[in-house]
Amino acid sequence: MALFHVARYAGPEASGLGDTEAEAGSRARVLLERLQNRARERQQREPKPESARAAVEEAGRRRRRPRRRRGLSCSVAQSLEAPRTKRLKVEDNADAERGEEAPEELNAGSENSDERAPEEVPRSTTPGLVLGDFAKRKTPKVQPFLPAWLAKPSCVKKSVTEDLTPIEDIPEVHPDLQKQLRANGISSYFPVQAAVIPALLESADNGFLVGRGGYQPSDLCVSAPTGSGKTLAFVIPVVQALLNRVVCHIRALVVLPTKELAQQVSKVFNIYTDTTPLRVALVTGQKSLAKEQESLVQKTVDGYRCLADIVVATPGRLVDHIDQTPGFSLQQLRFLIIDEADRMIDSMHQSWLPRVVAAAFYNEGPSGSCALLQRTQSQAVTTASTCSPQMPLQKLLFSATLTQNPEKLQRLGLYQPKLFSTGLGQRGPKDTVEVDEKLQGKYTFPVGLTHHYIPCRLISKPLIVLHLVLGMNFSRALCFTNSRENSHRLFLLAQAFGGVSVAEFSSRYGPGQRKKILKQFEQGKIQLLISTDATARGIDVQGVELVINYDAPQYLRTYVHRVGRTARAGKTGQAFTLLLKVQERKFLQMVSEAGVPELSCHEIPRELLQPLVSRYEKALSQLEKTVKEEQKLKMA
Ligand SMILES: Nc1ncnc2c1ncn2[C@@H]1O[C@H](COP(=O)(O)OP(=O)(O)OP(=O)(O)O)[C@@H](O)[C@H]1O
Repeated sequence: MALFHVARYAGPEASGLGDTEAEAGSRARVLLERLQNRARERQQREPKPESARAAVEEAGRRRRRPRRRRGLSCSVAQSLEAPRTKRLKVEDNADAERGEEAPEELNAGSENSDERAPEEVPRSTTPGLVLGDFAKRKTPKVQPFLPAWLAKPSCVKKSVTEDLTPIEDIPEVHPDLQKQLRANGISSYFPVQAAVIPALLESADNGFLVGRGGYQPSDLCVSAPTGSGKTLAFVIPVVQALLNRVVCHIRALVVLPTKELAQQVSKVFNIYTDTTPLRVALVTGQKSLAKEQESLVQKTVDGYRCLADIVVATPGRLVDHIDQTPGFSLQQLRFLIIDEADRMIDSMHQSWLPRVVAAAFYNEGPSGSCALLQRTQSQAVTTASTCSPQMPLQKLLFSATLTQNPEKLQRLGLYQPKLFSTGLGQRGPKDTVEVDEKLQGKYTFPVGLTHHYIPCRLISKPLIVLHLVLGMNFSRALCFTNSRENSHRLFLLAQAFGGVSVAEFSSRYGPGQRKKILKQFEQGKIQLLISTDATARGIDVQGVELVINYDAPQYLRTYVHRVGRTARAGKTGQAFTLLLKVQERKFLQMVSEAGVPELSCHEIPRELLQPLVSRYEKALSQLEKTVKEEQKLKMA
């Protein structure tokens, strides 16, 4: 007897499962007989020889038809597909800038799929073949299935002018910090702050140990419009959580994509730690490695002493310190804040996050009193794992365009994450998401922002910029181009035109010069700042009334961040995008996806530009000379 029963599909003729060999033989005979009978019957039914050829031809035609049809359909489908495939490729390349597009790629794949269930393949009842029939059929779009935490965020109100919470209404915030807030002109919390600050303070209730019930606090993701006060939403609770620390260790690490942003955030931390013993270090590569090391650690007779509680860093320089700074330890890290999180996810190829996590969890064996607070990277919550108190590492993500792609977010290794969001364009299945019909765009924009586009020709673009700045009398305008060459030429042209204090901001300049330019812009010494996307994210300059997209942004996220440099903190602002005829359709479609409330077409009549033309032509010839001189200098 066989030890194991192997079940095989024996066809409908199978008589039972425990056949003997004899039974199997007889079954084969029966089968053979049946087949022979069928063949005989078919021969009898066979038509006469003269009609046989016609029948064979007819059968052949019948057989060929679907094949031909399939071939034709494929080629038709391919021709329709071609631009779509191209579009998907472009999106792939653009992934670095638009991570949130991935779910759509999945949809597109299913939408285009040629692999239909047989019953879905349209069968033409007419003798003729209808070309393109295939492509016309609309298949339902597959909705991405989002994890519950992404599909059902805690909704944060949007308006920073109406939905304010007075400072005294959140008594959990330390009185000293409340005092500091008032001293800095803040009397109410913006909605994102009123939602996130109490949540973070609650999760830090147990000091540096795990929270209520022995559970590690959830990681938080925050998606709120530009200029809605996300910085203070993490600065206040982090400072408060560290207020009672005894020994100085790096307990909070903020990672940002650019030096300028890191500088800006460290400035805010400095304001709120000013009257506390907490120390903030800025690690961006603006100073030499040795200088930065001096601000981070001090060598003592028995090892190294940490000099910073809060480190604000750019990823590259952070990894340099993990590798090269003796005594630089993240083992007591309690908060890892990733600002501009979607952009930081794009830079994950630098593998800075695994390095930070490895440094935070690395244990060199039991080491005295600190062993109590050392953590292990436990995978599951078990009775044993909750027995010894551990210090949690909580990740906090902030962005105005936080990706909803679970695969991308997964790379961050979030622990039971919670999402706070003002964006109600959640794109999960309708039965799991409360969709606000009025706000179905991908992103939310500041309420005070007005969006316009200006149809124009390539040649008149610089003239329009000058007209907007001079003619409409904006005191501070930020103008974005897509490359540093474009920025430089436009700058030279505006300078040659005269009548406007202009500067450029791009990687042509070193960090020191860039800092100076931003300061002058902030002080109002520069009226028009022409910039690459280096200032598109996070930069908070008060009083910017106008954003001009000289070059149309290629991606939605770029648009959101660029225009977000104005209308910040409840102020009003205008955004103008200059569009060539060929760019109009794509741009308008992109912006409508974004959920821009209203985009008006702002035509500029020739007569308005005419008075500037003669001066502009002189400026153009001056530009030509300057460019030639610059080229000569470069060659020399
Ligand atoms: N409660 C408040 N009351 C008044 N002003 C505030 C308040 N909170 C923040 N601000 C101000 O709002 C401005 C924008 O804040 P912040 O830079 O934090 O915005 P953000 O949401 O991080 O924007 P972005 O997404 O562009 O980085 C800052 O100048 C800040 O000082």
